[in-house]
Formats: sequence, C-alpha cells, structure tokens
Amino acid sequence: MQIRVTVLGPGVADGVDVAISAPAGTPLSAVVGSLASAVSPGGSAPGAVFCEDRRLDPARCLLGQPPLVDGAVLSLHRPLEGPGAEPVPARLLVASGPDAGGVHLLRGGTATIGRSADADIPLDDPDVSRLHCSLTLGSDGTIAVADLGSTNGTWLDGRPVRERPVLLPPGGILRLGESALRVLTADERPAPPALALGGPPALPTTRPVEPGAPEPGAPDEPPPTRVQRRVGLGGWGRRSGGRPPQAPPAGEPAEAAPAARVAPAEESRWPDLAALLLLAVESGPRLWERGPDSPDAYGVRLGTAQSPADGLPPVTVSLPAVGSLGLAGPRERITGLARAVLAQLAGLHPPSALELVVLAPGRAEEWSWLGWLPHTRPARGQDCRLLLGFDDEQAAARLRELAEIERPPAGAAPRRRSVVLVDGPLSAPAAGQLARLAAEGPAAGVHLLCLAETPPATPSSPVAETLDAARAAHPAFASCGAVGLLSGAVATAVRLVGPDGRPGQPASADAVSPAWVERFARALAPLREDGAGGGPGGGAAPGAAPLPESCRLLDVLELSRVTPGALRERWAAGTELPVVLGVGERGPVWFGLGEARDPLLVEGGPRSGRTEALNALAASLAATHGPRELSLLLVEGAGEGLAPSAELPQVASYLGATDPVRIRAFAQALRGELKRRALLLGGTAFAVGTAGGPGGAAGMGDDGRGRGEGRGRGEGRAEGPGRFGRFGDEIAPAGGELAEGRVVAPRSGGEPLGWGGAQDAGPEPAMRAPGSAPLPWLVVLVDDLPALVSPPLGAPGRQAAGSMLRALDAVRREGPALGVRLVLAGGPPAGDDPLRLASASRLLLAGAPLGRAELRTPDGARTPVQTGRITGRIPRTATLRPTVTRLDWARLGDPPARRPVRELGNGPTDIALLASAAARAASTRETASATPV
Ligand SMILES: Nc1ncnc2c1ncn2[C@@H]1O[C@H](COP(=O)(O)OP(=O)(O)OP(=O)(O)O)[C@@H](O)[C@H]1O
Repeated sequence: MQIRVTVLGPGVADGVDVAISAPAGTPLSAVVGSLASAVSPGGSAPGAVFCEDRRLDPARCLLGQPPLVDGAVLSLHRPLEGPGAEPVPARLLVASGPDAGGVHLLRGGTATIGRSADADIPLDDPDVSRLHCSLTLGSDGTIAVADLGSTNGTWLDGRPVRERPVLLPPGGILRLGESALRVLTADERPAPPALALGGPPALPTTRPVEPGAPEPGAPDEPPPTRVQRRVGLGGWGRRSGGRPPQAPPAGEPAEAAPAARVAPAEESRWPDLAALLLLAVESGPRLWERGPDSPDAYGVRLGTAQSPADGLPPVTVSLPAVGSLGLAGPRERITGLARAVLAQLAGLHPPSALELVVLAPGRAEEWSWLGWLPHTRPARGQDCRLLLGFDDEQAAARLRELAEIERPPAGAAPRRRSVVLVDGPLSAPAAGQLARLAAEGPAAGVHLLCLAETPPATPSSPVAETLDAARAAHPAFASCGAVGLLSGAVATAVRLVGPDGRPGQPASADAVSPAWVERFARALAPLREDGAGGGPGGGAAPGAAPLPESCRLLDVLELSRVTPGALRERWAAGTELPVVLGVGERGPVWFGLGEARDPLLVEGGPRSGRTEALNALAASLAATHGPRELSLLLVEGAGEGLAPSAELPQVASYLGATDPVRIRAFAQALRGELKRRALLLGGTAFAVGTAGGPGGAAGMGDDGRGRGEGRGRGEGRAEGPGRFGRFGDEIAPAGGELAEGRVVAPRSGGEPLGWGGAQDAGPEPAMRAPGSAPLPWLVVLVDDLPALVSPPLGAPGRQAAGSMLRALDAVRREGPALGVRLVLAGGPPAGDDPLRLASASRLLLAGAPLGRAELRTPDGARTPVQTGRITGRIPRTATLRPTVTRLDWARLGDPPARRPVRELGNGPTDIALLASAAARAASTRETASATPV
C-alpha cells in the first residue's frame, strides 16, 4: 500500500510531499521518525503529530485509513486549523471571477471584502477595491451587505448597493469587479456523501497560535504558513474572531430584502467553482455525476455572461463538440482558467470516464497538483506512476500511449475520454505527433487543452491578431475547435471563439488560484469509484497502489521472521479459514475458504505460477491454524511441485500421481473420511460452511490475516470451526501407512493415522459425542487436476483416475457441510469435468509478471493480486519494511523503478523456514498442553 501525504514541520514553510509504502494496517508510529527526517534530515521524532487540529495517536492511527489517506496534510509538533466542530451558520462562496472558488465560513459579526490582504475576505480581482464592501451576519441569521465606497461599485442582483446596509435575499448574487459571490446558509448544505469510500481529509487551514501560548512541546518558531497560503478556504470568524455585529446606524434600518432568487436550470447544470470545492471536500452527490453518456459530459464552463441583470448565465463549451480547446492570454490568467477547467472535469467526471494527461515539459512546479487526482493514475497499463509529462522523454511516452487509444466502432461514442493539458514547447518530433493527435484524437476521445501565451484581446490587439499569435505559438492550437480568448485590459474577461471563428460576447472568466486547486485535488486524492474490482470503474479503496512485480508471502502474512512463538500466537487466535493469497492494490488479498462452498480453482497457462500459488495457499493456511485445527491433503496430478509444502506439520498426506494402487486407496480413504465426518456430525452441519451462505468470500483484509472488513463473511457461527469430534482411525490402513506413497509428518507413538489432525495429537482422545471435541478443517489441495482426472494414455495413474475423480466430486458435494474444502489447480479449461464447472471462485493467473492474478468471486468482484512467493530463497532483508520517500513530482511520469526481490541461490526457502517453525510450534504447544498444571 502506498499513500502520498504532505508533512509540515518547524522551519519548513512549504511542507514536504512524501510517499509512504507499508503493509496495510501499519501504524503511524512505524514511520513517524522517517517523516521527521524527511522534513528535516537528522531531525528527531516529533512529540506530536497532527492532522489539521486533531492530534493523532501514532500507535492507533493506521496508514491508509482515514485520516491517514492520500492527500492528507500532517503537521509535526503543531496543530493546523481545522474547520472546527461547531456548526457554521453560513458560508460565503466566490462563485465566479478571477479568484473564484473560495468558501469562507461566516460565524457572525461583520467582515470586509476587498483586494487588500487586510480585508477579512481577500479577493484577488483587479477590479475590486482594497476594501470594497462588508457583510454582517446578524444574530437572527440575516445577512446585510454595504458598500465601503468602492471604485467600481457593489451590485446585488443587478441593483447597486450603497453604503447603507441592504439585506441579502436567499440565493442573492453579489457582484463586485468581475467576481460574483453568494451566501450558502446551513439549511442549503449539500446532501451527505453518497459516493466516496473513504472520507476526504477535512479542510486544513492554519490555526493562529496565541502569542505567549505555544503548543506543548512546540519549538519556538512561527507556525507553518503554507496551508493558509495555499488553501484558499478560511473562516473569517476564526481568523479575526469576528467583529461584533454592527447594527445599521439608528434610524437607518437595513433595506428590506428583495424576493429570493431561484437559479435557472441552466445555471444549476453547471456548478460554480465554490460549489465544486464543496462537492470535493464533502463528497457531495454531484461529485463525479457525469458518465460518458450524460447530457453535459465533458462540457466545461469558462465563465459567466456579464449580463446587466441578475443571475450567472454560464458560458460553456463541450469538448466532444469542439474536439479540442485552446486558451490564449497572459500567462497568469490562462493558467488560472485552465486550473478551473481541469478542476471541473475532475470534479464532475469519475476516473472511469475521464483520464487526465499532462504534457508540460519543465513545468512540474505549476502542474504537479494534477498528480493528486485519481484521474492521472495510469489505468490502461501505461508504464509510469502518473500520466505526467514533465520532460521530453515523459512527454514522448505520453504521446505514444495516447496514440494507441483506438477509435470506437462507427456510430459509437468513446466510453472513456482523455483530456490532455498541453503547456509549453515540445520537442520537434513531439510537436508533430501532437498536431496529429489534435486532428485525429477527438474521434478516439482524446481532447487537447492547449495553452498559448498572448497579450489579451483588446482594441490594440484585436481578436484576429491575438488568435494568429496563439496559433503561431503552438502548432496544435490551429486544430482547436474552440478558443477561450482572455480579453480586456486586465484579462479577466473571456471571449469564446467557436468553430465558425466568430468571437462571442465578453464574459467574466472563471479562474482559481494554485492554493485552491491544490486543496481541491487533495480532497479527491483518496476517493475511488464504488464498484467491484480494480481497473477503470473498479472500486479500489483509498490508498490504492499499483501491484508490485513480486511479493513475498511471509511479508504479507507479517511473518517476515517466522518464529514458533509467532505461529503459536496466530494459531491461538485463528478460528475461521482465511487464506492470504498475496498483495493487492490496497494490501493483503484474502479469500475466505471457510465460507466458500464450492471449490476454489487456480487457473492459468503453463509456467504461470499455479503450483507456487497452491504452495502459498498451503503456507498461508498453515500460518493460521496449527495441526490440531487443520489437516492438509496434497495431491499431485503430475510432477512434484507441492513437495515443498509437504514438510508442513499440518500436511496429513501427500500423494504423488505415480501408483494407481495408492491413488485408489487414497480416493477410498477420502470417501471414508467424508462418511466419518457425516457420522460424527450426526446431521448437524459443520458450522462455518453453512453460515457463510453460498459462494465464496473475498476481500482485502487490513492486517495480513484477513481480519479486515470482510465481504460476505459468515455470521452467526455458534462455535469455532472444528469444534466437533476428532477421529480418524477407521480409514487408516494397518501399519500406519496411509493410502499413498508417503505420510509426511512423523507421528507420536501409538497414534492412529488419519486426516483428523496430524502429528500434534499426543494421546488420542477417545471418540466423543458430536460437538464435544475438535474436528479439524480438512483442505484438499490438488495440483495439475487435468493430468490427475484425465491422464494421458500410458500414464501410471490412468487406471485410478475414475475413482479419484469420483472421490473429489464427493468432496465437492458433501465437503462444504463437513468442514472439508477443495482447492484445484489446472491449466486453461479443457474438458468439462464437474469439478471445474462447479468452481465458483477462481484465481486466474495472468502469466506475466510471474504470479500476477485476478481473484474472481461469485459476487462478481474481481480483485487484482500479486500472489505470494513462498518456495523462493529470499534474503531476510527483503521485507516490506515501511519506507518514506520524498516525492519528486517531476519524475512521476517515468517508468517505475523495478526492483524485483532478490532471490539468493542458497539458504533455506521460505516454505522450509515456515515448516520448521510450525513443526517446533506444534511440538512445544503439545508439550505445554501435556504438562500438568
Ligand atoms: N509469484 C512468483 N514469483 C516469482 N516466481 C514465481 C512465482 N510463481 C512462480 N514462480 C516461478 O515460476 C516458475 C513456474 O512456476 P510454477 O511451477 O508455480 O508454475 P505452473 O503454472 O505450476 O507451471 P507448470 O506449467 O509447470 O505446471 C517456477 O520456477 C517458480 O519458481
């Protein structure tokens, strides 16, 4: 699991962005020291860690769980300002204009609005006066606005506001300069979150530290200022403490409010930027509302018409209709407008419908915020961490990937579109490719957003000339079907030039600040779409990370140093039958074998790692249950691939496919065991098998033992699994040799052989009444199933194949109720044996990289997993230790560094280590239980 967070510390004004990689469920305490040294090398571990104003308990806060999710801002030593717990009566939203998107919490009192940094609500709009107007929130909830002698005036719903306070009607729109503001009262809050899996971090702003009252343990340094500067979301009530409400001068009551204004439908279809920020931080219902077929899909609003009357009629452009969009004007203004456009696209479209790609060599600083968005994660197998092109090589790679996107069939629309930000000069070959992409891309759903620096369109630089300048600046610009041309002396207006080349009326351009957009992107960072499985449209969870190329099972099991003590602890805690298969996008991937009533099929081509996956399954089971609670039967269809697992003390029998006599005897013994269990249970079903309902259960646990919130997990289990009779001698042939070539585990003297628990039994308890003594789980693992059930002519096991198939089929039918489970590995489907057909859950191995698979369960979930390696020789140092690395945004477009786990040619294998520790754990456990107290 990997999460990306920003860490603020003393003396680090801007904070440090880091990536934390750790097994899911790792507590914050494991990385606190590394976080401190990432902020200031050599720095000591902080006394306190805060997420906003909340102090975190490093031992209990887990990485990957809120609030420690992608995009979080952590502060060492000092708290940041949070939104506060107390309800806010109203919020002032900057709906449009050159500094749009701001959301200011109104807590009561009077606040000034103006261009000056001294204003309670600063507004970066050149047409706004330094102190332009004031708002007063009365104790009765009314809001009054008064002009403060501004140069360009204050307008409320198209009517001028003077110095005498005027009441703001619900929905009223204030215009000052090019900006439009509105107030959202507590009653008008958006509906609660409907979509997000993980809550976004709440709004961080710095909390002013009272002079003379430093935080406990805080060094004597100014509080970090970065978030305040970058966030653009503040509450004046908090910052200024709010001035006491000022009643209008005596005899001058505030003017009566005009009637409430209802936004026309057209306006509501296009959320303004402040509404968009609220959608993101509160995961509002309109977040990601537009799918590929939605009426306004891939449309953006560039600003609002400067209508003399009230209202904010949006000026919009549809990317599918125009192909590509160019923005031309002075740098500062086009980047603000481009941020607003990209934020709208990311806020309204889910990553399954939209991919964002960046081509901006040398401009990582300006555009790295896009890297927080889930839309810049590669979802089509692109060879990079993020779809960013910040140097020529990365840009070339992005262009190649875009060129590979295929057109949909004639008449069909693309299901997912790519919007490509193009900013800055590209190398000559890349520019040629880009020109082709601009011409041919839209048909395949690839749309450019091209920025060109020009002077604003003014009388001295008329539209036609400005457009020519833009086209000269950028070869792809000529292919843009629409251009947003910034105009006016201060370039805060925009004129939309459509495909016909005619410029529209000037409108107030929307633009957002770098601080705003960073805040916005961080809020989206931990969100993933709801749904099953990974990939486009799939629901990974917060903190989803690409799968590793290889995965050591013992690390995922958190048994990097596997000791008898650690195993005994596990065995004491284990009651169900979870199998950890490997690592997924979010951490360990487990399969609830106990709840699965049908066989689990491990499938894949030759040399895809099926045998390894089966060994890993056996190892994972052996890590959860001791030999008393679990018996494993290993059956080979061909070869000896399962031999490494045969050393596990839980293995009651290991059958090679060479001797028909033994195979037949084994099949007979297996049927005998089913009968014995049925007798012992006397009609009562084995509890776990019946409680879990049909089908399997799969999911991602968060602690390596599959104890995460399980999907489809059985409930209502009366007792622990296997709390039934334990017995096995009626199937054991005389002489102690079970019906196969080899009984693996050495047995204590006099113990009858059988599958009712291996080796650990000590003095065999007398057969007891059903329910009075443990009956262990029995798991049958079969490798190379096709070779076993339909061996080629001349194969030694051929004569016995029929009896084996019938026995396994009996296990399939009767096993679920008797605590017996079946795991089968085979090649791609061949034939239609009932076993394969009945396998509802499948682990499909992809072939490359080795061990890569997808777990498919009957509930439709598809979980990508890198299956665990267990038979390799892996140095002790190659563990999944938590690491903290500084994020270099400029390099995230590179192919990820591949560091396969080194496997040494000598030393014990992991499965041998596990088997030896398990054998010792079993024998000491036995000694302990035999010692009289
Ligand atoms: N997850 C993995 N990581 C690294 N190496 C692996 C992994 N899984 C398997 N291997 C290696 O790949 C090779 C093939 O694996 P394995 O024998 O498990 O595949 P198989 O699908 O059972 O092959 P066969 O077609 O021979 O039955 C072996 O050398 C094994 O050590």
